[in-house]
Amino acid sequence: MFGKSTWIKLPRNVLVGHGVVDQVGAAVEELSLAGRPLLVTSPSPDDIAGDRVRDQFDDVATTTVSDASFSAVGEVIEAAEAAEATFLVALGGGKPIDISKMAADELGLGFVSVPTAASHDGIVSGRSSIPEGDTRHSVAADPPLAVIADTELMANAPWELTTAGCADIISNYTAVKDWRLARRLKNVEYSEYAGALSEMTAEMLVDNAGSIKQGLEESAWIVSKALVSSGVAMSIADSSRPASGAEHLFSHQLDRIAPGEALHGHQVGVGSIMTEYLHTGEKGAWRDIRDALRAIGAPTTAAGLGIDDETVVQALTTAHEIRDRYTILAGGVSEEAAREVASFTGVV
Ligand SMILES: NC(=O)C1=CN([C@@H]2O[C@H](COP(=O)(O)OP(=O)(O)OC[C@H]3O[C@@H](n4cnc5c(N)ncnc54)[C@H](O)[C@@H]3O)[C@@H](O)[C@H]2O)C=CC1
Ligand SMILES: O=C(CO)COP(=O)(O)O
Ligand SMILES: [Zn+2]
Repeated sequence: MFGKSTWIKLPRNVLVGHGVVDQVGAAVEELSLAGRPLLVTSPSPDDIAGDRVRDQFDDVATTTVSDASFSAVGEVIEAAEAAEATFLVALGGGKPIDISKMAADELGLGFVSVPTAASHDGIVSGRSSIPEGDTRHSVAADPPLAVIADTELMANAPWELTTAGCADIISNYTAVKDWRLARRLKNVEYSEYAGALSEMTAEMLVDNAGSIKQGLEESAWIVSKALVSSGVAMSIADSSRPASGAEHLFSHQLDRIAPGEALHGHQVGVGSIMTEYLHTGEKGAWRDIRDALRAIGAPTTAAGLGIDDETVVQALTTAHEIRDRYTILAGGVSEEAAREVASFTGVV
């Protein structure tokens, strides 16, 4: 008898477009969410759009977070309880959205995701990415009930946030390669559908790279759609595997040893150049990845990340220690091999 089952959790409403931040109240009403929201944000997004969101509610509390951590999740839970909030609204980049996702899940409340930057593909996903000590957890949590991605807001955000989002998507190529490798070597569960969706998302972004330009609101539209699609791939897989392979381990390790130096998306992009080289060698597709990143103006070198060469080599040799996720890095690359890949690809 066929006994397999799956449960795919996805947002109910996704609004993408010019000025949709003014429809948060309408989206909440459509979801029949009643009572008092807690707005979870960080300082810049709060300055930029906090009042526009608050103005749509009669009664709303606000809390700001500064980092993605388990203690920040605890603080948001306390703030929600103190405010007697009945649902959460996350406004900002990846960090407030990840924290709200976990806090809402633990509180058993719904939450709405209002990204102010097209900088990462966690805007829709049913996962939160949270560092803890020497490791980094990919925590399952219910995805947002609604995603409200205002292309005008995103287009006015610093351009590097958009190029970071593009690089997070381009890194799907190597993430899926790592996932397939893990299926072949470790019998890791693999979803053809999620893998294909993730690759197609990267392909569509690269095909549209010519329209991704600073000052063009259409760029925010193209990138937001790709971020939604990549997040859906993660939800289908019930894992971040479709969008997070060895290039993400490299980035997570950089976050530990060089915190705050570069954006998540930019780090994974540079990581992807090197892990593609490890997958397919000198004549492989690493140049295509580098060229795609160049085309949208994302960094392709250690200097472009503002990180010194030695730190990049150190992150590459130790990235496999971050979590138990089988990738092309397997049990680790030697320092010599790391220097070779980083210098051959022009990263250092
Ligand atoms: N849960 C998931 O599936 C995923 C989670 N992530 C996580 O998301 C985080 C990375 O996301 P980021 O957005 O780069 O981090 P972030 O939330 O720290 O945002 C980066 C910076 O941009 C600022 N910002 C946001 N919108 C702005 C605007 N409109 N104007 C001016 N400044 C603005 C923020 O205040 C912050 O200083 C990482 O923690 C990463 O691990 C990334 C991908 C997927
Ligand atoms: O950043 C992610 C996908 O883009 C997911 O992060 P994790 O590597 O923590 O699962
Ligand atoms: Zn990512």
